Amino acid sequence: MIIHIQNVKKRYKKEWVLKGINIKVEQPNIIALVGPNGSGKTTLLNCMTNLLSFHEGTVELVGKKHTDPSLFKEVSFLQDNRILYGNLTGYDHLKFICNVQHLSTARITDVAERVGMSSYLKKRVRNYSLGMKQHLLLAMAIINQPKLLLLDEPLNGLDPTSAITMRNILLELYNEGTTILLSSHNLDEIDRLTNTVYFMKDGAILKESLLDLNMRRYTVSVTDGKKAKKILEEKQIDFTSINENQISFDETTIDLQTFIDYMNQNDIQIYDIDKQKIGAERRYQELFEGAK
Ligand SMILES: Nc1ncnc2c1ncn2[C@@H]1O[C@H](COP(=O)(O)OP(=O)(O)OP(=O)(O)O)[C@@H](O)[C@H]1O
Repeated sequence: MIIHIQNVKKRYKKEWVLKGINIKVEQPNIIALVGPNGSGKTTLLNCMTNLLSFHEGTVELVGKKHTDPSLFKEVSFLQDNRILYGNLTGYDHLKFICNVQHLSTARITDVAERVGMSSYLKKRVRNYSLGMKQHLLLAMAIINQPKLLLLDEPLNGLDPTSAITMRNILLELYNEGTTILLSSHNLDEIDRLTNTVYFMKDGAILKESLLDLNMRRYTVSVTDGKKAKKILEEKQIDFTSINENQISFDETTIDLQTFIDYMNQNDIQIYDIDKQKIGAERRYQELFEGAK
């Protein structure tokens, strides 16, 4: 098992911030951790990587207990840029990792090129922009070609070009067999990266959602909403009543043509059809903002 988290609970003083987290990842995948500020994403990643202790539960990464000292060879964690040293260059940081992990320093040039930081590799980090630091953190996390890559807000501070580079690298790594777990507030990027999303709220996984990236939701306005809803109820089709004459439904519950046929057969006119993609943003709104 690549990630096996069982009933992890953590509190700061008396406040429980992780309330029994369970996550199982058996196949290489890209998984996003999404939730409002303070929902516990960073705490969970820190517990997984043994930077924080927790009170109950177990964590196994790539088949080993999370405290196993040999894990750093197979599992990398991209944290925030406070771990960087301003007086050292990007090259120094990467060399340090190569030394600790007994990797050839020949990898440094390659990884710098891969993340697009060759031109400032030898500059001191205190002169780096936020995005440049993010590139260095990524290079540090992938130089050992990890089996599992954990990233806390990797898209922070990246301009659109850098965000695209980051996304492409993550997709390449995934295609090479790396499993990626990232926390992010960028729902658009998540839609482009993955369809496996764990939504967190108040220290709990609210929902594990497999977003079907092509799935649509229709919102339809009809002349006789009452009658239309009755028909759908009789046929046991799931729908949401938006208002008196508006209904919405996912295309997995009923395809649009069948819906239109039902309405035609019952002399109900349709005067508007709105089609929406059900991506991470839509799911987020439904879960956290009460949108229907
Ligand atoms: N060192 C700490 N001491 C006490 N409480 C903490 C500490 N670190 C985090 N918390 C609390 O734990 C909860 C979860 O915080 P965490 O940083 O894990 O959330 P997050 O989902 O990563 O948030 P964000 O999206 O803002 O990064 C919050 O209520 C926060 O106030």
